[in-house]
Amino acid sequence: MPDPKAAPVDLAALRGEIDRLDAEMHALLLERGEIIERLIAVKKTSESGSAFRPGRESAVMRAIAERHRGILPLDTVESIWRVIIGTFTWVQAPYAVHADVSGGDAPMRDSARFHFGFTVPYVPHESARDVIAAVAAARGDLGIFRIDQGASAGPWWRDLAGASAPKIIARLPFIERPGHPAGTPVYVVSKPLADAAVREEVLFAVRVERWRDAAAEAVSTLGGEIVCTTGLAGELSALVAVPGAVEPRDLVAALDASRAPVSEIVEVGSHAARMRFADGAIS
Ligand SMILES: O=C(O)C(=O)C[C@]1(C(=O)O)C=C[C@@H](O)C=C1
Repeated sequence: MPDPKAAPVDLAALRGEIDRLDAEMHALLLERGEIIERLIAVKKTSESGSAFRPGRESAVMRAIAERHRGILPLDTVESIWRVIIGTFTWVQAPYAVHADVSGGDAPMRDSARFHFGFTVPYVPHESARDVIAAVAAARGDLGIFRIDQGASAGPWWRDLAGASAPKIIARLPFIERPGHPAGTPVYVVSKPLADAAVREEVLFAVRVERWRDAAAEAVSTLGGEIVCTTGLAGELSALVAVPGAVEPRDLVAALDASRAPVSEIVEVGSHAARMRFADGAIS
């Protein structure tokens, strides 16, 4: 391969190099498509109706961020690969992305386009609960909504309880950093992925009889966090994220010990461990 830092020959020669690389990149994409065709049969996607494998996607995005260097911004390579992966997922089993635009259409449209591309249809809705209902009614569709919905949205996470109800399957962006071009933190929901779900972080809808500040500390001691809370007929409903190794009984014991007794705990999803990018490194 020619040394790219070698003294430029002339413009036409450099454009010739660019044409060669463009043709190679295009050929590689076509080859990737052929592999996806073979993968469809192996994954039996048509049976489950969903090709989305969030753990694998998170690992691919981590590898890209770790090996990236040079003048092309990380934002650009990340968005290119998100479009490649989002579209190859759609090629395996067509899906739409339902988005809650109650906080404004622009950030959600940016998020949907950045993470899933333009080929995948985008369907706006008025609330997170409407998004969850739309995903429940469709075969392999995805839904996205802001993690921080505010108290007026109500305990939307309770709509994810039940074996066949949609579940949280990812938290986006995969690579978190200040100034991310589509950086609104969103949850992705889909019909349950069963064995295909990644469980590095597990999410529980928890009802506690009364709230104590010590409860948040108890959850953080387990390496988790209280993501959202809302009042519920004299009780408190919370969405709690904990590392996958934490058993529900450990969470219940920790909350009970903080004098916030748990009256109900239901798993409502799981996602890959969060990745943060700072000073050129992932943590
Ligand atoms: O690895 C898979 O299972 C794939 O379907 C391939 C692929 C990709 O294009 O890289 C697409 C969809 C999945 O969510 C993960 C990755």
